[in-house]
Amino acid sequence: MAKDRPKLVLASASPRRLALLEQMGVTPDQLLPTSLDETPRRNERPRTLALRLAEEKAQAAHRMIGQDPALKGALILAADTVVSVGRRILPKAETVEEATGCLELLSGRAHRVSTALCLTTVKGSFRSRVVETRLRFKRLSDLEIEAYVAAGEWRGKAGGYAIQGLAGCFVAKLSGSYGAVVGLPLYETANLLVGEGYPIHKDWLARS
Ligand SMILES: Cc1cn([C@H]2C[C@H](O)[C@@H](COP(=O)(O)OP(=O)(O)OP(=O)(O)O)O2)c(=O)[nH]c1=O
Repeated sequence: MAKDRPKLVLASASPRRLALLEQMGVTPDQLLPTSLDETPRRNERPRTLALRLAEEKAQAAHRMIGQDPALKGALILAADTVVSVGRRILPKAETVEEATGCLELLSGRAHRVSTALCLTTVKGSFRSRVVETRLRFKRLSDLEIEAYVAAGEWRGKAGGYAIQGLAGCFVAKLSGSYGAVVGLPLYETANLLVGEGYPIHKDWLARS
């Protein structure tokens, strides 16, 4: 592990985000889940919502860390993923009805996944990015929707599906970042970290 790098706090409860960071060879020094009201504002666009929530999560973690001397100089990374069809924002499915409604809407249609990142320094300055990925699902039969919903992988997922699981079979086309759909775009995350003085490649060298 490189000693000349700042500490990193991942402001997330998502095991997928942690796994994607670890795929990049990055292990956060601390996990700090935040809990926010994620209700979209009236007429809020999907990418604006994702950006606002990623920034709010980073700011909430920043407040929680406060003056903790152990995290002096730490970077705080937060993200948010929003699924939309046109300007319609789909919920993070929590019920069978919501999941079924999402899948009926996504069936045979193009949709968009907007994932925003926010990297904050303890001093409070921050940098953000939004990555948009376009997808098209195959037309789903009633049986496919019923079986997918019964399998339960949709719970807590934006748009009522998880591409990294069974729903990968529904994706006829993807243009953008697979990682961003799962929760963290690797290319943009690496760029933000390196740009803020977190040299991820030095840890790769230490693996040899
Ligand atoms: C579309 C899609 C979303 N998701 C997940 C990513 C996110 O975890 C979740 C969207 O909700 P988010 O609010 O972005 O994230 P979260 O509440 O799970 O975690 P945290 O805010 O603590 O970081 O949906 C998948 O895992 N696979 C997919 O294919």
